[in-house]
Amino acid sequence: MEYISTRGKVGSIGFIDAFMMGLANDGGLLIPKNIPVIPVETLQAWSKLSYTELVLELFSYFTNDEIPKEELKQLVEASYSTFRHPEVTPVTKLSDDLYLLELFHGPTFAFKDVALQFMGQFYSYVAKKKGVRINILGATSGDTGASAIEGVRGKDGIKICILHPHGKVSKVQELQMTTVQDDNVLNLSVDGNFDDCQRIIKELFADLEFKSANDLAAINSINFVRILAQIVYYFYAYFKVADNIGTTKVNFSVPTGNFGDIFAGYMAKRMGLPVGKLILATNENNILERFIKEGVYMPGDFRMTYSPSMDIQVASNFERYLYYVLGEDPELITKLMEQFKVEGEISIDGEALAKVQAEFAAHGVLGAECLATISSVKTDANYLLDPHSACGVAAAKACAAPNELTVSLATAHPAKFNEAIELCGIEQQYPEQIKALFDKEQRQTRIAGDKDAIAKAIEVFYKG
Ligand SMILES: N[C@@H](CCOP(=O)(O)O)C(=O)O
Repeated sequence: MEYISTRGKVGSIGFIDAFMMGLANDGGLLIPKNIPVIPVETLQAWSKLSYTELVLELFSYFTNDEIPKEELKQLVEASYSTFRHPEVTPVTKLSDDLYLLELFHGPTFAFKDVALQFMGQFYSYVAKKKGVRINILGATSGDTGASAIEGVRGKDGIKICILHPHGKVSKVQELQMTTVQDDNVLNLSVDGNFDDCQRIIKELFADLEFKSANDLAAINSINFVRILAQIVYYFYAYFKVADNIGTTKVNFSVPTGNFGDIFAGYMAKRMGLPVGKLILATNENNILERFIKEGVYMPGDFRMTYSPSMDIQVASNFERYLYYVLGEDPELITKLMEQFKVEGEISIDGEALAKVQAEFAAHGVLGAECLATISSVKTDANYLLDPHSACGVAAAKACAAPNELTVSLATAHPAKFNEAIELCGIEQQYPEQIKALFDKEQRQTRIAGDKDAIAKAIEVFYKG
């Protein structure tokens, strides 16, 4: 498999080079040159595999044997040995036609661990194999940061700097990031919102001189390996709930901010997994819902919500989807992304919009509906959802037709978001690992949302 950029100016590169490049050097996003289609017989064989076996089979279509088989196996096994559930991402039944895919059994209690535990191992492997320094730079609205830090804390040859929006992540998310004392970790608490953090890191990655002088590497879902690792659990969940592998259709409802997780579902569908609807769940920051319903991609006013990880207006991975839905035309994507930068809007209509609407359904879940869903699922099924997962369930209920089988992604553990849970009048028990965070000392640097100030701070950290 070779990798190309959505903007057409990065030639075909290999798997490890794509991993190390992160954001494509032409400012676009890397994607596989072809999407492999998995035959039905292979799907049937895969349905009997354990989670780690499935990872290895699926990765083999993308990694070009650049990592010797036995070494990849060790990396994958080490990555998922940190999960608290033997199935890694188990599926649980909520009602006759609605299932939850529990993605929060990793070390930081959020779905991000599924990819970032692997990426931490993989960065460490590359650092040793190639003898290179790796300086990770990432932006987070709360979950990615903690998970990425956990994946590489204390690892030789790797430093990590994470930008989070000051005061706009949950208390537990903040503690998970800022109580880590390893010297290879820097947390910058940025005045602004997540979109500011993401814009700044993308500008720094796009400055190729700065990128190369500082050996920058990406852990956000601009890095295709994030998407790849997340594709696996769509297959795994499908195998758990489908009666007839290869013919039964299953919808997936996905709480979405940066469009990465649902884009992994889109890739799974393109790879031949019989996915029905991809249901996109947003909160009040509903740029993606408006795009799917009206074809207009234009940021609205930023809102703080009960589901802070989804408080995002400009979704990174949207460019990858746009590339596919508009006929894989890199010149058109370059033009549209330039236009978005200048005018702040992209619109599609006609056939393209019809195509989007055939692939996706969308539902924006406002605060009251989110809390009502947490309460009703707790009462009816004795299951405590976190506010992001509640958006997924609410969207599944709004968009799936009766008798359609739907898997809703439970993306985080409720203990990460007690602010919303206690508003529902529910008292929850924290897992020990989360309880312990409240007694630890925090380390973070408050900084203006200014690219130059941030560039200076990270340069000092990486060179120190
Ligand atoms: N929701 C994310 C935002 C960053 O998204 P990513 O897909 O690029 O990691 C978070 O919790 O940080």
